[in-house]
Order: sequence, then structure tokens, then C-alpha cells
Amino acid sequence: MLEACDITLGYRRGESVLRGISLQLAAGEWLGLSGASGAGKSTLGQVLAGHLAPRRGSLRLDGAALPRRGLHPVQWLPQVPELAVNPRWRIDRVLNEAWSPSAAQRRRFGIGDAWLERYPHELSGGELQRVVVLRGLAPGVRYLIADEISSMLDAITQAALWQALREEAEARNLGVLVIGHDAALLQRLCQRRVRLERGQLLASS
Ligand SMILES: Nc1ncnc2c1ncn2[C@@H]1O[C@H](COP(=O)(O)OP(=O)(O)OP(=O)(O)O)[C@@H](O)[C@H]1O
Repeated sequence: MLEACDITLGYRRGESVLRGISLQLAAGEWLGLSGASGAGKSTLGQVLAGHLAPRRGSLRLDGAALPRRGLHPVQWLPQVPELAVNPRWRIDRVLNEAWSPSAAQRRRFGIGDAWLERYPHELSGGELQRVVVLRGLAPGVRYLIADEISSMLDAITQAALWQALREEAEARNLGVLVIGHDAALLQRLCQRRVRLERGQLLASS
């Protein structure tokens, strides 16, 4: 179980974006997170993945503090994959940075063999997104924060990405927080949904 308790965070001297947020995500659960643009969804996702330290509050994984070093068991998959890769590395190196996905896994995520020799700018945004998602599934990862990962994909590629992710998540009992604006998508993917509004979480239909 991933638990966030009383998370409060504001940027610089501004108002708090997150105000005393508590959240639980169980192993194997898919939880949808929506909210207006600027509500703080990515901020919360980055706190959960250890990229941002909250001003107040705590995070626990199965009752223990999260590790400060090494592979983080909560991986944030960002909306803009270009910002998550080294532009000077070929895709082969990018993909194999933390672990070595099999050829079958590459195929399930629709990653072409010919892409491996290319540089990130030689892939489309949607193609690079699939590389970044598969890269984030290293053994030892227990929870994923999927932050609007499919918003730049066409409907068929989007469905294929979620299917591949669902298969991996089911096989490994991964918990997934799906951040998005598409209510129909969240309803389809997630058993439970919450909404971020004025820095607080509300149950959502
Ligand atoms: N590094 C930063 N420095 C200062 N303010 C920031 C920073 N990152 C985000 N913010 C502000 O924090 C608020 C929440 O941003 P965040 O990206 O978490 O929202 P979001 O709900 O994910 O939005 P969107 O749906 O548009 O992606 C916004 O007002 C944003 O301008």
C-alpha cells in the first residue's frame, strides 16, 4: 500500500498547491486523478514519486519510509517524454538505462526494432512516450504515476498503450495512479476516481 498523509506543498512564496492531502493506493489498484489545469495533479504525482519534497506530510510504502537512494519504487511517467530523456543518447541506451526490457515487451509496447538506433528527436512524441513508459517499468517498481501519458496519442495507439500497461500491471500487481482530463478514459481504466480541487482531494464519479 502506498500512503500519503497530510501532504502540503506550495511553490516558492506562493499559496499552497496541495493542502493536507491524504491518499491511499493499494497494490494492483488503478486510481483516477482529475482536476482543472493547474489544480496540482502533476505536483501531487511528483511528490508521490519522490521528485518533490512536501513542506509537510509523509509518504509510506507498506508502512515504511520510501528509500532515498537507488531505484524509486514509485515511478512518475510524465506527459512530455522529451523532458525525461537524454537527447544525446540513442533509444537503445535510453530504454535500457535502468533495466533491459525483452523483445516481447518492446513489441507489446509497439516499439520498433529500427527505433533503437535513433535519437529521441528522430521519434514522434507518441513513439517516444511508449519508450519512456516501458523504461519506467523496471523490476522493483511497485507503483506508477501515469501523468497524462496518452493525451498525445491517436485512439488506436492510446488503446494499445493502455492494454500493454494493463498486462504488465496485472502480471506484477502494480498500483497505478492515472492522471488525466478525459473522464471517459479514467472511468474505463480505474475502479476508483478522485478529483483535485482547491488543493484538496474529493471523491469523483
Ligand atoms: N516549478 C514550479 N514553480 C512554480 N510554480 C509551479 C511550478 N510547477 C507548477 N507550478 C504551479 O503549481 C500549480 C499546479 O501545477 P501542476 O502542474 O501540478 O498542475 P496540473 O493540475 O498538473 O495542471 P495540468 O492539468 O495543466 O497539467 C500551477 O499553478 C502551476 O503554475
